[in-house]
This record gives sequence, C-alpha cells and structure tokens, in this order.
Amino acid sequence: MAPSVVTIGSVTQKTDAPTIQGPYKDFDRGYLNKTKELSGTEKHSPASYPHYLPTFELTGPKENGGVYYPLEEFEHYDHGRDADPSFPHLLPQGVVQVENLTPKFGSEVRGVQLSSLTSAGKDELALFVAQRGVVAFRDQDFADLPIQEALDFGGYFGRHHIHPASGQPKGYPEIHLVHRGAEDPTLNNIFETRTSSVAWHSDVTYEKQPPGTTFLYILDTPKDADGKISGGDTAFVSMAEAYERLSEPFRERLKGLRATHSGVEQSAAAAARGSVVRRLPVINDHPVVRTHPVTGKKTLFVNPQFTRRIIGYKYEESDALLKFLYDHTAYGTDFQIRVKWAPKTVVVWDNRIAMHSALLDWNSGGRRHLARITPQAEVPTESWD
Ligand SMILES: O=C(O)CCC(=O)C(=O)O
Ligand SMILES: [Fe+2]
Repeated sequence: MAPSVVTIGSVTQKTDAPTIQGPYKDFDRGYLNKTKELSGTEKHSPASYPHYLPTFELTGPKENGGVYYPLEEFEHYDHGRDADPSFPHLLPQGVVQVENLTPKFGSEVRGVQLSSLTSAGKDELALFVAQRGVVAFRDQDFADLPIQEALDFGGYFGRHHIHPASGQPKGYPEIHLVHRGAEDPTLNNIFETRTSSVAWHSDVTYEKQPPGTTFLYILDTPKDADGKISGGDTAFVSMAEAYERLSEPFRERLKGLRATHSGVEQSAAAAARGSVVRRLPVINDHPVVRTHPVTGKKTLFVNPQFTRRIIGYKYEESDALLKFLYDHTAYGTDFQIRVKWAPKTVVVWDNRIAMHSALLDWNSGGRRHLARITPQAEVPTESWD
C-alpha cells in the first residue's frame, strides 16, 4: 500500500500507514475523546475523583499557541540497575504477599504501600516490574494522594511524557487519562464495525524514547446492574516470552531489523473529531527486537497500533512479517494475563516488555476512569552476543 498523507491543522505529514491493521483504531475515542461531563454530577455513577476528569485545553507554551515543542532527547538512567535483587524494601518477607499470575509473567502484590517506598524500594520496584513484566499492587493510596505527589513518585522512574492527544486533569498535563463516561454510547458503536475491542499496543512507541516503568491506577470501575464490579479488565501480553517462543532461524531473521512507528494517525484521529493535538506527531524507528537495559532480556518490539513498516522491506513483505508477529502475540493466551481492577489498584508494567489492551466489554453504562503516569525510558537498542 502506498504511503498516505495526513493533515493536522495547517501541517501536512507523510506516513507509511495504512498497513495490514488499517488506520489507527477509531474506538480509541473512548480513551481520548473530549467529554461533555466535566462536572461529575450526572446521575449515573458520578465520578469518584472529579478532579481527575479530563480537560482539553492546550497547555503548552503560550508563544507556541499552547502546542508543546518537539521532545528533546534526554539521558535516561534505569534505577532497576541499583536494586537489591532480594527485594528487602519492596517485598519484605512475612509482610508482603506475592502471587504470580502465571509462572513467567504477571504478579499481584499485597501488603506494601508504593507511595511510602524509599529510593531503595523504588529501585527494587523498577527491577521487579522488569522481571515480572506487569504487577498489580492492591490497596494503594495513589488515587487519594494530591496529584502532584503521585507525579513526584512517578518522576523517579524517568522524564514524564505528556500525551499528544489525550485529556488531562486540570493543571496536570503529565497525567494521561483513560475515561469512558457514564452512558457513553461509543462502546455500542465499536461493535457496529469491529468484532473485538482488543487493541494490543505498547504506549506511544512512536516517541524516540518510549516509556519504561509505567503506572496505571483506577479511579472508577464499571459495575453490573447489581452494583458488583464487572468489565473493563486490562489484558497484557509478554513480548519477552513471545520472543522466546520463536525458533532460532526465525530469530536470526529478525536480527538487525528496524521498523517505523507513527503517531501521525493517532493525532489525525484526534484532530478529525475536533479534539486537541498537543504536540505535532512524530515517526521514529526502533529495533524489532530490543534488549532490556537491566535484565538483558530480548523482547519483540512491534505493535499493531503504532508500528507501520519494516524498514527496507516492500509493503507486502513488511505486512506479512508484522501480521505473523501480531497473530503470534494475540494468540498467546499462554503468555498473557488479565488484570481485574478493584478500587485502590495500581498496575505497574514495563512498557518495554508488555503490550496491553483495555477490554471494552460492558454495556451497563458505568463509568471507567483511570490515570496513567508515563515515565520515558532509553532509546531502544538491541544487543546481540
Ligand atoms: O484502559 C486501559 O485498560 C488501558 C488503556 C491504555 O492503553 C493506557 O492507558 O495506556
Ligand atoms: Fe496504552
């Protein structure tokens, strides 16, 4: 397929999309859309955290019309390097319970308060999440902290990313919001044109330095008619195990390949629905297999939302290879987990290791509201011994 051209405001950009996946999935509206209900006072499930409801002003530099300037490269230091691998601060024995959701990927932890961790504990958190891929911490006070305190905590793990197209709590552009309001009809519309709501991705991989240790915390969870929490889980897939499952000859074939990742379609979709574009979109290329800076493990690093093309391959060749990798990861129920949200849950994942997808499976009209803190990490690299 030929490259297409996308216009955002007065700027026209060329992109390698569309690929086999088609354009950026439009039901992401549900996460990013402008919302009419900013008061939190509507009768169906008022927001539990109204100060976290999304706002869509342009909050960048005034002299640039509120649009943020392009991100500059920075030196990332991964604190997982300094962690004690016996995790004495994060997982003190007899105090903290760890349940592994599957043998190699995903854990659930109770008994530690993330916001009280010392630097040593935070170093251990970075390492533990790098080892397990995704960890759900229950009974956290994160959502109840002043927003700035939650941001200060997250800032330890890298420079905060400001999302180019999502809503933000007033005054806190570094928080990315996921919000499907009460009675939002978007959910029903999705299934008029899609058979599934699954949209596997790693976050903002179009950036030159995509996020590493990433925090998502629940504010409101959809409920059944009888008031019980049901629906809106988040699925995760291990891209480390996805790589492990490949044969040696196939891994050889991936060695050295790079792919383009584009933010153009996401911003164009936001512009098309009259929402904000906070920073002009970028396209960057990354290795198809990257090496984790702390664990040294290799992970597949392509995703159907943002990856567009294997560099140097013809479109059909690139589409065929990417389709195989997407099918392989999507079918891999034996290397996926699913987090069921409960009040006070904070999920921490390593965006270099896990892809994820929200599951939009409820039609009770209940609100789903989450906040994400998204520290950026290193420029992805591959190393081969
Ligand atoms: O809503 C979710 O479960 C995940 C949304 C998402 O993709 C994100 O915040 O990065
Ligand atoms: Fe995401």
